Amino acid sequence: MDPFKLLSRSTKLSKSSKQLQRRSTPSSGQNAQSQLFPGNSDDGVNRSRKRKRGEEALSNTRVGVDDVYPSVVTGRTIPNGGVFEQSDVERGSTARPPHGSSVYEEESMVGDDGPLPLEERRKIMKEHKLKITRLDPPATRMQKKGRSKGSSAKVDKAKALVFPEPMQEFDQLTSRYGVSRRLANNVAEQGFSVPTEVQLGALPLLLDRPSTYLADSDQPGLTSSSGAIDLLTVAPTGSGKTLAFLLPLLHNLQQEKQDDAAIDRHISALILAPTRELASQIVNEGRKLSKNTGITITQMRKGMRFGLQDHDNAEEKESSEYNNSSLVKADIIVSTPGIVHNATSESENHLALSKVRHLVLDEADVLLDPLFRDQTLEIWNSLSNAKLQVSMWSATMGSNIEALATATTTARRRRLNELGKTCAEVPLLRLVVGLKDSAVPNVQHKLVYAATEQGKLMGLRQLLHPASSTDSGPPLRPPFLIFTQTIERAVALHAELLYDIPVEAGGISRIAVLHSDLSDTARDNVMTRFRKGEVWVLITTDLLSRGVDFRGVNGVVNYDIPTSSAAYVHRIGRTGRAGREGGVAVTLYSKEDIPYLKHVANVVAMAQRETRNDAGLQQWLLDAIPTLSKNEKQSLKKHGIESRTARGKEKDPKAARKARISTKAGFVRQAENKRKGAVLGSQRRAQAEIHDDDGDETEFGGFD
Ligand SMILES: Nc1ncnc2c1ncn2[C@@H]1O[C@H](COP(=O)(O)OP(=O)(O)OP(=O)(O)O)[C@@H](O)[C@H]1O
Repeated sequence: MDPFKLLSRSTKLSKSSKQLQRRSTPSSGQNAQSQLFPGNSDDGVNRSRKRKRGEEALSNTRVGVDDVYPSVVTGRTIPNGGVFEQSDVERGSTARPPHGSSVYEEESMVGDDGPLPLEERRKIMKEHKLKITRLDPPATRMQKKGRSKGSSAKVDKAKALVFPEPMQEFDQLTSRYGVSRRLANNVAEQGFSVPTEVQLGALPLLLDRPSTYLADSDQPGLTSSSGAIDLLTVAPTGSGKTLAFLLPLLHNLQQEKQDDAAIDRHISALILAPTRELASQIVNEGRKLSKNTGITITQMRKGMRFGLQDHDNAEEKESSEYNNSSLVKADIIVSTPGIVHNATSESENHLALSKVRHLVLDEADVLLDPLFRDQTLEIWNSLSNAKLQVSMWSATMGSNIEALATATTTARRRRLNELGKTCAEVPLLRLVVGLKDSAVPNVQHKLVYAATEQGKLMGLRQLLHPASSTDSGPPLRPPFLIFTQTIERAVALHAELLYDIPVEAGGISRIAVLHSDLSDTARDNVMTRFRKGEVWVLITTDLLSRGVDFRGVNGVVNYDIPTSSAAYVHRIGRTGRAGREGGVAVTLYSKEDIPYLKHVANVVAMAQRETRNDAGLQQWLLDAIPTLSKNEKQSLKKHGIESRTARGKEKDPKAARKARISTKAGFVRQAENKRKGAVLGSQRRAQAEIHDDDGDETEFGGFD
């Protein structure tokens, strides 16, 4: 739909085209393929009969989000709430294996035919667009040396490639990697039939002994003496990274607990995420996966302190402080860097993390970006366990972040060795899925020119009416997310759109705003309502652009353009998750946005090249958009488009007025201001009169 065609005319859709659209949105319930780059079906890869059966079961269970979502225009109510909660797969009874049984249990009896030959592994990894490279010092040194010698660079880079045996089926969890039945059952209960690409590549790396796959990388120097690796993973949004780091973590903790019962009393793993919403989501996923495994996972919230778990002192154990609910005690702690940093800076909590063996940085690029960098690095460096294993995950990762991660692991190890701790050498591997820093291939991108701020608002209003037109691609159907640059603009946009949804369809209850100025309870409340399907349009800032998984979101609107290509990739990654087709990403831009549009246009162009679909962006437009200098890019990333910020308001009030979100014409606003001024003036005069009267009274000396 092109909203600007609609400003002048509106077309009614035929019944059949409406039905077609219904079927092709992410919330329509069809999850055809959770893999973004599935291998060729006649590629010789063993796709078992059981897996097909699992796929069927999964597709049968999908709740048709699109079926239950009425059109905003027709205003029918939702018969079944909660259509895109995280646990939506679980609602369908046929997806779950019968209680007490496991699909993997049955399959784990199938014998393991031994490792695949190297050529076969290479082929599978290529088909799934997986690339694993060693980044630890010897490889880096060799690459540098190679680069200076010209042709030998190729040889060294090839040697740095690693080819573990991809985990093509979840039944290998028990048969090959010795994952407990309970843990494997918990994965089965999620209704996942096939591992996604990132799981295919990362699970063997984290579950297998490194010696098995590092052996054929022909790499002299390091072998993993500690039996562990550090991992940096770059994989598309919605590709299942959470399971890829949680599953090995839970498996390793179970093993460690078996080996050393004392571990029970310590915090063993720390997962950092940039927002509390993401942290809470990871805990939810973690709880589902760790059910009945004996591993506990919890979120550390504001004001909480670490519960000192190794209490040998009985008195201390019984003290009221120990029983205080603000103390956090679990095997795995999930939180934001700010909260953990605050807690560790208290002297008594200093040692609480000394036994942590696993550190996971989810959205690692943002955690190592200037906003969180100091806190994240301080926490990382304060973890004094010599056997610490680190993994970093994101859909985007700049080379500077990779360099920082490498330098931090090396420096930390050196420092601990100097302190007399024997710190094992751990190889650092990088797994890249698909094209680095690119958008998911199954989302349709649209760049829509709206000329002015008011034009953007009108365009958005048209998007809220999905039956208007489908001239240029699929329409945007609720539920969807709208991103703005600042909190102030999110609030203003919410106020503008509040009455745009008809009362019969739920009216103002269907639209909500979420930002970091709201209280924790209000934030949780909005998230729950959106997940339940009570809210259809959620206006937010970049707070929700990372990691948050709403399965049935049909689209994303960038009301304000994102300030970097990474921000664009993450924002639009809230739709088209787990391989779902039909997600739409609309970016509205005005004349003021044109100088800052290039990074968005580049990502769109790359996605179009990949999918061979040039519907969203023409080459002439790409060529016409100016390119920003490095400094301009950095400033844009840091401050956003200035006229939309408080800083810009002070600097250039006229430009800020132009950028204001409001449909009111200038003269209407002027008349309103005059009226307000008149009211204020008359109130002031009335006050002054009262004051004068009071003055008379004080001067009144009484009757003689
Ligand atoms: N093997 C699988 N098969 C089908 N769905 C899966 C599988 N693994 C994970 N999922 C689902 O895919 C969705 C996205 O997963 P997840 O949130 O882990 O993505 P992500 O890669 O972390 O995304 P982001 O980069 O946005 O954080 C979730 O709803 C999850 O339940």
